[in-house]
Amino acid sequence: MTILDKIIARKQEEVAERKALISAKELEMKGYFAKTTNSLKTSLLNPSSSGIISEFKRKSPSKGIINANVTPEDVTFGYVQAGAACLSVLTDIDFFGGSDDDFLRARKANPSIPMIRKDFMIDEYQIIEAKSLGADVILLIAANLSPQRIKELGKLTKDLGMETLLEIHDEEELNRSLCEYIDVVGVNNRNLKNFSEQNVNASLELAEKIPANCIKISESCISQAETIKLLKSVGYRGFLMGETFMKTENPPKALADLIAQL
Ligand SMILES: O=P(O)(O)OC[C@@H](O)[C@@H](O)c1c[nH]c2ccccc12
Repeated sequence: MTILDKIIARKQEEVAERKALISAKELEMKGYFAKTTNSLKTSLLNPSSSGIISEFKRKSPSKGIINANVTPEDVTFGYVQAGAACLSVLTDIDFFGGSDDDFLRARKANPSIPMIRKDFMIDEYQIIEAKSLGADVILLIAANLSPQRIKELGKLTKDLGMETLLEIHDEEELNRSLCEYIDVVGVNNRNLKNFSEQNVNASLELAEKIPANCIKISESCISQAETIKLLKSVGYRGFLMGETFMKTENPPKALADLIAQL
């Protein structure tokens, strides 16, 4: 059983528990459901954008606790001040130490920047939930979704006015998963099946295989300005980074220092 299999097995139980507590119909009456969304695509296409998608991440299966001393509002507000193009907030509880509350606190502190609800989406219910939390972008991970499910979840995401980020790790996942409901393609440099990689080779290898009309971003294992420059030179517009910032005492300062070197 891979780590991803374990995460998905637990996610199925979690979604069933959540559905029993509050119905999808009730979610539609709640929170930010009626809020208009902020576009990630528009943000990344802006020539003056840093392209950096800054993540609030407390822990991970591979690293354990990354930072236990910061609040989502301070970190995400600081990220935006420092020049983040977009925010990503983990809501997975069991493996990443996140929560819906983290997302809501970040949303409240930053009403008008695009925000990704970072979780393992397997069910329509979670998309409706994301909308009620005020999410702008939904992550769909090809490694754990069939092409049919990507279409179904992608269509609901679009119907609710949000954007989709399709996460792939190799060419096979790309070819089977790309469909009309995808807004941005993200290459995850880290293999979610074993959390092994520590470099951006996956992004470099896939750059020319992703259709030129797709907006592409590179995810995970990025720490240096030089790497971002290299990824830009092969066509990436976005850079999803968590640990590099979160492992420091002052994540927004780490982002500001990086942007100064770009
Ligand atoms: O902390 P890093 O190596 O900078 O990675 C951030 C982000 O890419 C990573 O958290 C991530 C990418 N895809 C995911 C899917 C689920 C959970 C987490 C992730």
